[in-house]
Amino acid sequence: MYSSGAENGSYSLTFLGKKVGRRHSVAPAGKQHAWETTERSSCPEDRELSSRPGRVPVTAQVLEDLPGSIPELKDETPCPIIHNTQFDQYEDNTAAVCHHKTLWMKRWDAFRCWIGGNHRKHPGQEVNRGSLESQLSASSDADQPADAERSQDVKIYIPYESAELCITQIAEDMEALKRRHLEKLQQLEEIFQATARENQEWTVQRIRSNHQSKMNTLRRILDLYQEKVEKKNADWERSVAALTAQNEQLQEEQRVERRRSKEEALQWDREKSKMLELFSNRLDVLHSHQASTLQELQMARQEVGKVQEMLTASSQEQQEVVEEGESSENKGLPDQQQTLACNESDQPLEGAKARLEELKESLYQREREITELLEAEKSPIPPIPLPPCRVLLPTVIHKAHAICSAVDETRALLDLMIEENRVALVEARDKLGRLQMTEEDSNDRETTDQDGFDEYESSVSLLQETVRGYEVSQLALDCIKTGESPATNDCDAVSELEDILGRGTIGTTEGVKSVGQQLLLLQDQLKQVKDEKRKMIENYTSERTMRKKYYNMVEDMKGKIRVFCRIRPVNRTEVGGTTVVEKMDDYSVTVESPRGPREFQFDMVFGAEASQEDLFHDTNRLIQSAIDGYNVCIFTYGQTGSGKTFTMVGDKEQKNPGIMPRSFNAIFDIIQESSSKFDFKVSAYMLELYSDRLQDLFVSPAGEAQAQPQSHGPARRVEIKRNRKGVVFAQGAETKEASSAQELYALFLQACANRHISATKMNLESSRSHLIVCIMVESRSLTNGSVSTGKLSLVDLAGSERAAKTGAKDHQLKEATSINKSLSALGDVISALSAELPHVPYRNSKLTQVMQDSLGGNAKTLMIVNISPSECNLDETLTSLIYATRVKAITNNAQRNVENKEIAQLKEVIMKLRSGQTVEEDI
Ligand SMILES: Nc1ncnc2c1ncn2[C@@H]1O[C@H](COP(=O)(O)OP(=O)(O)OP(=O)(O)O)[C@@H](O)[C@H]1O
Repeated sequence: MYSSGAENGSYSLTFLGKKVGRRHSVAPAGKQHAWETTERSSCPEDRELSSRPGRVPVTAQVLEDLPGSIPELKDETPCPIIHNTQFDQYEDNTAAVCHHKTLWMKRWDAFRCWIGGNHRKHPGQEVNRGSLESQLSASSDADQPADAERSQDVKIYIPYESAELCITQIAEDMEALKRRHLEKLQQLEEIFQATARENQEWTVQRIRSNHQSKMNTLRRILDLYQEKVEKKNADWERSVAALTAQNEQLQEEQRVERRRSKEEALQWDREKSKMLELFSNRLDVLHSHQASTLQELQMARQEVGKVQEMLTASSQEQQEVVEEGESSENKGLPDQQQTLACNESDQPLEGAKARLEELKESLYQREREITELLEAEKSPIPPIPLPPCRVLLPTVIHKAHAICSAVDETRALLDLMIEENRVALVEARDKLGRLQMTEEDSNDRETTDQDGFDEYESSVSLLQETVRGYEVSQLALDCIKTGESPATNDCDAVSELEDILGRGTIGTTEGVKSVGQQLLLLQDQLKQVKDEKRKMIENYTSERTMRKKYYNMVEDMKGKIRVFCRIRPVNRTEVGGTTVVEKMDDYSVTVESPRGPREFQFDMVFGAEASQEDLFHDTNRLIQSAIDGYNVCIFTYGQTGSGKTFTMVGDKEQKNPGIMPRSFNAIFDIIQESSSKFDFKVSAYMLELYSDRLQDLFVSPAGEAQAQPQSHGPARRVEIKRNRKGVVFAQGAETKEASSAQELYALFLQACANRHISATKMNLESSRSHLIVCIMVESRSLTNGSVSTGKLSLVDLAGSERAAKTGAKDHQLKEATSINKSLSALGDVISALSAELPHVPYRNSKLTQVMQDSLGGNAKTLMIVNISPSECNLDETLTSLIYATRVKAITNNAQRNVENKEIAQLKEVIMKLRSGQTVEEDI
C-alpha cells in the first residue's frame, strides 16, 4: 500500500509500489516540508498553491491512487484534512478558508461516498479516473453549479502540516486497512482451506458410498450367480447321477442279456446242428432208399428179362408143340399125348406168372416203404425256439430310445448353460471394465482414500476371478459340447485356466469340470452301447435270416404253402396321405391299426422299392420244380388296385415284366440247359373265370359266337376235373404247344386280348376276372426214358372290392359281386384248411375247384399277397394279411408226377396180359 523510504536525503511516498510523492528530509531554507506530487499539475492555480509553502495539492490523482479496498468510512468520521488543518492561521483569508472547508467537506462526502461505492475494487485494479472525477464533480455540481466548470480541475491547497497529517492519517489508515486486509486474507485462506478440506472429505465420502453401493450390487449379483451356478451344479450332479445309474442299469441288463443271448445262441446252434443232422439222416435214408429202389428196379429188370426169356421159351415150346401136334395129327397120334405135351408147356408160363406175382408183391412192398418214409417225413418236427435276439431286441430298442431322449435333453440343458454362462461372462466383463474405468476417473481427481482403494482392489480381484471362473466354465462347456478333452497349454489363457482348475480356487469351475468329464465318459459309454446295439441287431438279423432259411427248408419239406408279401408304392391318388404299412425286415411287416401296430410274418416281404427282378429271383426255384415234374401254383391275392396284375403280368409296356413273362423265359432257359438230357414238350391252356364261368381265352368271344351257330350244338364248356393223382385239369379247354418263350408269350398275349378288363375308380385297368395260365411241361429223360409232367399254374386273381370305393354300378357291380363271391369261397377254403377241418368246401366255387390242388393239394404253392401302404386301404390290407397268414398254415403234399419207364412198361404189360392182349417183344 503506502510506504516511505529515504532517497538522497528525501523521503518518497509510494502507494502500492508506485511512487506518488517525495518529501525532502531537509526542507529547503525558509520552507516547510511539503509533499510534492510527482505529477505536476498543468492548472495554474494548482501550481500557485503548490508553490506556496506548507501546502500540497491533493489532486484527483492522489485520491485516485488510494486503494480500492479501503474499508467503508463511517458517517461520523471527520474529514481528516479539515480535522487536522489549523484553519486559524488563515484568519486573514476567512472567506477562502470557509470556501475551502466547504469544498473539503463536499469532497470528503464525495470521497466517503466513493469509498463506500464503486471505488471498492480489488487491489491492483486500476482506478477509474473518470468515475472518481465525475463523482467529485457530481457532488460539487449538486451543491454549487457555479463551480461546475471548474470541478474537473479542482485543486486543493492544504497546509503542509495538515497534508502531512492527512497523509499520515491516510498512511495509518492504509496500514490499518492493510492489516485488516491481511487478517481478512488470512481468514479467507483459513476458511478456504477448511472448506476445501470439508469438500474433499465430502467428495471422498460420496465416492466411497457410491463404490460401496456398487460393491453391494455386485456382491448381490455375484451371490445370485453363485446361487445359480450351485443350482445348476446340483441339477447337473443329479442328471449325471441319474444317467450314471441308468447307464449302470443298462450295462447290467446288457450283460444279462448278452449272457442269455450267448446261452440261447448256443442252444440255437445245438438245435441247428440237430436239425442238420436230422436232415442229413433223412437225406441219407432217402439216398439209400433211392439206391435200393434202383437196385430193386435192376433186379426187376433182370426178372423181366428172365420172364421174357421164359415167355419166349414157352411160346417156342408152344409153337413146337403146335407144330408137333399138327405133324402127329398128320401122323395120327392119340389126343392124350397132345394134352400131356400142352400141360408140360404150361408149366414155365405158370412159373413166369408166379414170378410176376412175386415182382408185383415186391413192388407193392417198395411202394409201402416209400409211403411210410414220406409219412415219416411229414411227422412233426420239434418246434424251433425263437432266437434270443428276437426277445432282446425290443428291450434294447426301448433302452436306446430312452438314452437318445436323455442325451437330447442333456444337450438342450448344455446349450442353455452355455448361453447363460456366456451372458454372465459378458456382464461380469462389463462390470469389471466399468469398475476399472471408475477407478481411473477417481485417480484423475487425485483422491487418496486408502480404504476406498483397498475395497476397489478387492472387488476388482473378485470380479476378475469371477470372469475367470466364467471363462473356465465356458471352456469346459464347449469341451463338453464338442466332446473333446480340454486342450491344455495350447495358449496362455487355457494354461491359466488350467492353473485355476488345478488350484481348485473356483468351486464352480471344478463342478463344471467334473460334470464335463462325467459327460464325456457318458458319451463314450453311449457310443459303446450304440455300437453294441448295432452289433446285436446285426447278429439278430443274421440269426433271423439263418433261422428263416432253415425254417423255410423245414416248411418246404413239410409242404407248407409259401407266402410272400408285396407292398406297392403309393399311387397318385394316395400321395400326401398317411402310410400305415412298414416293412420291418425281409420277413416281417407292421401295420399301424387303430388298435396299435400289428406285425405279420411271411416267407418274404418286398417293400415298395423292390423290383420285379427281386421278386422273381425268389420265385425262380419253383419254375425248376415245375420242370422237374411238380405241380406248382403261383397266385396273387389282394384288394383291387394293390398290384396283383403288375406282379403277375407287369406293366402295359412290359418295361417291368412280371412273373408270367419271366416264367416263360425261365422255362425255356432251363429247357435249353437240359436239352442234352431231356426231351421237353411245353403246352399251355389259359382260362378266365368271369362271372363264375370258365372261359377258354384261346377262343375269342367273337370266334365262339361264330362257331356256335355252325356247330348247332351247345357252347363248348370248360370243366375242372382232377386226374387220379388229384392234379386239376381243364377239360374242354384248348391246349396249345409252344416251342419257345416267344411263342408262349404270343399265346399269352392272345389270351390277354380276350380278357375282361375295365376301368374302375380304384384302378384304370381293373381285372374283372380271374386269370388262370397253366403251362404243362413234359420231360422225357433221354437216359432212362422216365417221363415227368409238371404243371405250372399262374393265377392272377381279380381283386376284392367295395362297390362304394370302386364306384361300380350295374354291370360292373354284378362283376364285383361275382368276384367277391368267388373270393369269399376261396376264403372259406383257406379257413377250413388252416383250421384243419374235415370238410373243405372246394365245390362252392369254380375258383376253389381250379385251385383245389394248389390249396391243400399236391402242389408246391406260392401265394403273393399284394397290399397298399395307405391308410385309406387299411381295412382291406388287414383282411388280406390275415388271410395270407392263414394260408401259411396250410400244408400241401407236393408230389412229383414222374413215371419210371420200366414200371410204366411193366404196368402196361400186366394190363395187356390181364386183358389178354399180346405183349410186344421190344418192351
Ligand atoms: N410294385 C409296383 N410298382 C409300381 N407300380 C405298381 C406296383 N404295383 C402296382 N402298381 C401300379 O398300380 C396300379 C394298379 O395295379 P394293378 O392293376 O396290378 O392292381 P390289381 O391288384 O391287379 O388291381 P385289380 O384287382 O383291380 O385288377 C397299376 O397302374 C400298376 O402299374
